[in-house]
Amino acid sequence: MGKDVLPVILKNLLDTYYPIEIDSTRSVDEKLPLMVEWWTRAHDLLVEQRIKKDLLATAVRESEAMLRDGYQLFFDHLYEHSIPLLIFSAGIGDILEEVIRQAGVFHPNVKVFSNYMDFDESGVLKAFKGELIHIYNKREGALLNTGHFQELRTRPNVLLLGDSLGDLTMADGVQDIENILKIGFLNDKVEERKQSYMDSYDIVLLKDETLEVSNAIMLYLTGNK
Ligand SMILES: Nc1ccn([C@@H]2O[C@H](COP(=O)(O)O)[C@@H](O)[C@H]2O)c(=O)n1
Repeated sequence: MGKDVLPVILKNLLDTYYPIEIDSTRSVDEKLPLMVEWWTRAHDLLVEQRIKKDLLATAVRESEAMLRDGYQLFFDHLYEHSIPLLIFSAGIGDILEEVIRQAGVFHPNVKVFSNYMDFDESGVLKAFKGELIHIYNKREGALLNTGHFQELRTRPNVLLLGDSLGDLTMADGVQDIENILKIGFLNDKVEERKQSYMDSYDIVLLKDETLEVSNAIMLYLTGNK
């Protein structure tokens, strides 16, 4: 397969499975195997392509991947206040880390839980490490990684930002939570899904691609109104 074909096939997979992901008429049980199928097919394709580790930085630089508007204040402020920032992504950790690094905000307080690529000794992708993380098993991922949550034992207050209903359990690995404020970003099929988001999140932002509201809350909570 030529390298130009890969983005086309990945886009086809997105066009096939994303409508299923956001289909509110289907149950999680119905969607789950299809989501696993999507992730598995995409990961297998990337492995087949023998992706080279040293090309990732250039690929990210030349891509349109970006963090939400307002990311600089969000990341910098949390770092300056020594507040841990845990990111659970069902995407690819190596890519996400590179995006954050190139944006200049991969501070030491940032920890990413995601699907990580496994490269052979010559730097060619041979597999993905560990258990697959998809949108419906972030809770399991969080609970398996409770070791990483130890430093959070003295931090009973959590601000959770998510864009799917599967994101609601991301903080389940944090012990002794006293307060949790859940902010949900809803961008697609808004009318259909609004009620379920409003039932589950404390604040629901409709078609808001920015961190403006989250930043305002963060500044308020840290006494920097
Ligand atoms: N092969 C895949 C699998 C999933 N996606 C999309 O990524 C989203 C998960 O990312 P988070 O950082 O929000 O966990 C998921 O909702 C899928 O839409 C993809 O693009 N390709």
